[in-house]
Amino acid sequence: MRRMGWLGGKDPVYKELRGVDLQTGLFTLRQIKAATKNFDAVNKIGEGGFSCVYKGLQSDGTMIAVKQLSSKSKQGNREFVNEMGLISGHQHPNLVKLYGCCVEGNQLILIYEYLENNCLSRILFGRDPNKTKLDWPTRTKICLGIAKALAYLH
Ligand SMILES: Nc1ncnc2c1ncn2[C@@H]1O[C@H](COP(=O)(O)OP(=O)(O)OP(=O)(O)O)[C@@H](O)[C@H]1O
Repeated sequence: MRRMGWLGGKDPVYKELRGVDLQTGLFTLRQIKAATKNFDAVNKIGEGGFSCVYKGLQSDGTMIAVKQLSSKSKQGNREFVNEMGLISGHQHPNLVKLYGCCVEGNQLILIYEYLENNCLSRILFGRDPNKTKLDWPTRTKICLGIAKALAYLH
């Protein structure tokens, strides 16, 4: 990243990222814009405390989840550095895969594998009768999977 000039800025996030051992790929803003149709609202699949998440389609046909962090807030910067540091160094079948990041211009973007079925908590706790229903053996399997991922992270 430093070679490409992106980590040479004076902004605190760039300074912090210099200290992170990034084991991940780099995406250009152009690639991200092409995949999300310029962050089209139609492709917005979620919103977190400091981010918007978009669905994207890469030129090779792979689906991605594009997490655009708020570059204006300090928490956004911190989230970005934390997630990069935590997820980029870990691989587990029950953890979402981080494909890479984009820190071009004033953008802080994390690119993940795209996971179907939206938010797990909605399926587990949602009361909408038309939504996917999970039986108890399946719920147990999900809990065990989460526990295995947590045990791995510890
Ligand atoms: N890899 C993914 N594949 C599909 N959808 C995703 C993916 N990552 C996030 N989403 C969607 O975007 C929503 C917000 O994502 P996420 O919870 O990661 O944001 P956040 O900013 O970290 O939230 P928080 O406020 O918990 O920190 C999720 O609930 C989910 O619906």
